[in-house]
Amino acid sequence: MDKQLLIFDFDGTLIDSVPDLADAVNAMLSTLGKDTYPIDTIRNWVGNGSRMLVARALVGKIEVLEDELNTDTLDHAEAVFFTAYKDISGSKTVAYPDVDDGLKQLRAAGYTLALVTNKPIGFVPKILQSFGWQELFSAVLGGDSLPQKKPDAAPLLHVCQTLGVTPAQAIMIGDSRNDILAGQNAGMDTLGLSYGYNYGQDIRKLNPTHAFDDFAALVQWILQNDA
Ligand SMILES: O=C(O)COP(=O)(O)O
Ligand SMILES: [Mg+2]
Repeated sequence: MDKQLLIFDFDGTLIDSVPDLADAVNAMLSTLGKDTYPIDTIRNWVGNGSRMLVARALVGKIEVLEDELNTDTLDHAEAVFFTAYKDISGSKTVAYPDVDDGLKQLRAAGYTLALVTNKPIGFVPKILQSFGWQELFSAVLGGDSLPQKKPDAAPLLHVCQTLGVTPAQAIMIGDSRNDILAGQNAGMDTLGLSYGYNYGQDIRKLNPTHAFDDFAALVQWILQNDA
């Protein structure tokens, strides 16, 4: 394959952040006097950034119809969520097994690593720092870093351009349809991980180049197949 750049998704791929996201969503709902939801429900609302997570929580379902929420309501709820998540973020968030070692192995093997998440960029440095990963990634983009977010190809293409790599020399690695579609839209190979957050659906249905059930298997596959 001869790839140079590995672009990783964050939530559901490297870190299990839903326990903190769910606590922050429920703190927001409580502050607004609304019913809270179980973590297993909230998990299926993660993937399209904080504003969509907040909108889904306000309507209590994954489909948010146009005009269902007015902008002021959403702006206020999002601000309440941001305050809660800023405090909570990191409390229960853990790296998935073998991620720390695996990322370091891939760096040692000569790959450039990048991070492209739909999470607002403001939340990212603190979490990276808590795992000692702040030096690992040569480029980091959040969901609000550009006008477009995954599944749009733009953030992936932006990272390629910044790092002087073609899409054919890059692989997009993630847990969600947004990652696989973004990679496919950018003309990249894609690797899926089955353990994260994909709206309760099997990542293999999106036809990634390959899919894995754990991070160690993904790392081994890259090291063995990309000679
Ligand atoms: O914040 C989200 O909606 C998901 O973030 P991710 O792109 O890192 O999975
Ligand atoms: Mg994800």
